[in-house]
Amino acid sequence: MYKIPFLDLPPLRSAAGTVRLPGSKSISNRVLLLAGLSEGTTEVHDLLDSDDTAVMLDSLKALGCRLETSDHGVLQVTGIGGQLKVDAAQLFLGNAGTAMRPLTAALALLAATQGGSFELSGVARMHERPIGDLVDALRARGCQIECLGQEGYPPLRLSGPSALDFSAPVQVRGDVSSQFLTALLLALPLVAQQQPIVIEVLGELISKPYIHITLELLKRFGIAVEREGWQRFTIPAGSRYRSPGAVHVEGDASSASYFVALGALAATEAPLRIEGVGSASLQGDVRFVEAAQAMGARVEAGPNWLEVRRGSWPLRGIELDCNHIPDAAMTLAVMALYADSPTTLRNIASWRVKETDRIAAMATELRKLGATVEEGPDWLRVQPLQSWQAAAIHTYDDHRVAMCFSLAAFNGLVVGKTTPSVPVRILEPHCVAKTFPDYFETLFSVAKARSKDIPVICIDGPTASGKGTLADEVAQALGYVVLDSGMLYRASGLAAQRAGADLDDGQAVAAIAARLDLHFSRGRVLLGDDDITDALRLETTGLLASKVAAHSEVRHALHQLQLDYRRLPGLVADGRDMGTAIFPDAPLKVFLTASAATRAERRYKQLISKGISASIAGLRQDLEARDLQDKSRKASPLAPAADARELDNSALSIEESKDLVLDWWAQAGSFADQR
Ligand SMILES: Nc1ncnc2c1ncn2[C@@H]1O[C@H](COP(=O)(O)OP(=O)(O)OP(=O)(O)O)[C@@H](O)[C@H]1O
Ligand SMILES: Nc1ccn([C@H]2C[C@H](O)[C@@H](COP(=O)(O)O)O2)c(=O)n1
Repeated sequence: MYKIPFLDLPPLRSAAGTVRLPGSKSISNRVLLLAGLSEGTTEVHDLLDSDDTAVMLDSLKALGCRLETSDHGVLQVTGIGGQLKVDAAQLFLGNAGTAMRPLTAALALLAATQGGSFELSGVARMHERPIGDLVDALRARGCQIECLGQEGYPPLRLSGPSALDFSAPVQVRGDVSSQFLTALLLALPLVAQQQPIVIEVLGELISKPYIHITLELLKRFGIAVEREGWQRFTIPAGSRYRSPGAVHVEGDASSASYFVALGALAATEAPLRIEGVGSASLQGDVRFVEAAQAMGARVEAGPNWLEVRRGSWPLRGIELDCNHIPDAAMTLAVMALYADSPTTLRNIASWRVKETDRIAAMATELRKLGATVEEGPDWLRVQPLQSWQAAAIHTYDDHRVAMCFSLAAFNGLVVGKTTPSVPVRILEPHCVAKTFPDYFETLFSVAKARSKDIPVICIDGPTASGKGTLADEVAQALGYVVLDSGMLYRASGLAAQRAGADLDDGQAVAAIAARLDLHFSRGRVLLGDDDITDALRLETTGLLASKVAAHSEVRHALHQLQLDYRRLPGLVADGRDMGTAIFPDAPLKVFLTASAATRAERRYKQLISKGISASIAGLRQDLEARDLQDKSRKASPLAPAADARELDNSALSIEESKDLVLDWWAQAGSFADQR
């Protein structure tokens, strides 16, 4: 996951390959709660690992459920069997509506029948998300619920005992959020031993597919709810949760929408394959596929897979009632930018009470890209976009805003575009952890950019100037890949030495360098089966590397390998000739120096801290000898590129050097005023 303040997506051009989706959030949290309320142990396979499931797991643990994870990542949940194990708990539920609503219902009923006091709270936004309809429905049947802040909103205190009365139906509004009905359906079997319980929905029920998921999962846990249309649901008398033994969580259909859209936009050569959801999916959001097809996507489906490729291009604008796909529909708003006519999304009032006001958020951020957008209380209209602007997208702590807007990075594909391709900055990209922690890594595994569009920062300089340290720091701040090119020369020198090659024979060493069998595993570097991590950092290996690096054949042999590091979302490359020979088109080249005395002292401290004895004088002699060798060789000698910015960090800390380079980078890029 990218735990950084912003992630810059360079212009992307195509997509191909296979994506395996994380588990569905809706199914994961429902299954967890049902397993937690059941008797016995439930094995949960392919559970989503995310912020929203983490708060549900923490809550179950606090309520006395036993949770164990096997070596294969299968979670075993031993439930409380409908009997409270603790009589008080304070549960923090972040911004997870799928935890707050059902836990409210379950704990209110358990406290009423068995006694206890439970406090449920969340992040600030959770305390702005209405829960009054659910609270009213439960209070009307005798539950004691206090709203500890504003009436109708979390935080809540649920307490008891108190007398419950189910002689009349439980009435709940269905037109604000279907999660209130889901919460009641999941929890009321706790108190349906003696009599059937009827739930009546007031108003037109929205998001029916989510109720379908709830009913299907209840069935697997032994509760056969009787349904009359979408207005009346009966939980039969004598209902008891029974663990099904094992449950497999299917992939998240809402998360699939970004990749379905990606296929429609950019899979021109071969289809993009999406594994984890398909025609047999329980989730309503799988019907996003139909909307994508209406816009032009070509889709094939199997029971748990989809293959999507571009069909019509540009896409076709559509007008759609999105009630059945409320979450996935956000993706259509960004696809609309690539259409031939306006797209209107209707019946999306529920967007206003989600992680953020999603109608307002989408309209604001689409406009930043240059789009013309109109919005109403429950609709959004987006015009196709020809004249794109680089934009820093605010994500409102809303995972879906972040994921949707990644699709804007394909603006280079727009037909008849009047502006050059622009990058897209996603602010606070870690918000995707709510449902899809590795979203951007997954996107980068299938999206392709032109090599020249992938940004590179070069950091060249003499030995022990701090290149590697600075490169790591800058890369970490930007979420970029790192190339330590010195390591490739070091490994080549070691490999040649171990093979008994004549180190003065450029061709012989180059042949070995061209076949370097390097692997990286858990912070270790392996050459074939040998762990060379420690050997690589020896001063003698540095000298060896400098020697073999003087051969133009060796440099040639390692050239393509270094170019291959130019991967999304960007690269920081450190070495001697990154800016002069390998990435001459890099938009920022830094030539890093420090006085020889400073460098010798730094190296001395570095070695001593590792328990390796050394003398400052000896080290200074070695590094000056190595610098001379690197500067005076004919092939790509150590020298600043003509357009490099020189940085003498003798008197700068690592932090100061990093900040300076990041400032230069900001000045060089498209987002100077938008952080
Ligand atoms: N600005 C700085 N201030 C103080 N110490 C620094 C600074 N930059 C780097 N160092 C320290 O100097 C040592 C050498 O740094 P580093 O290994 O990054 O250099 P390098 O240029 O990559 O070396 P080499 O060319 O041998 O690979 C490290 O211990 C690092 O922590
Ligand atoms: N781009 C590069 C990187 C390294 N070398 C050579 C010269 C260095 O002395 C040696 C070791 O590099 P280090 O790990 O200390 O950065 O490798 C080069 O010629 N070109």
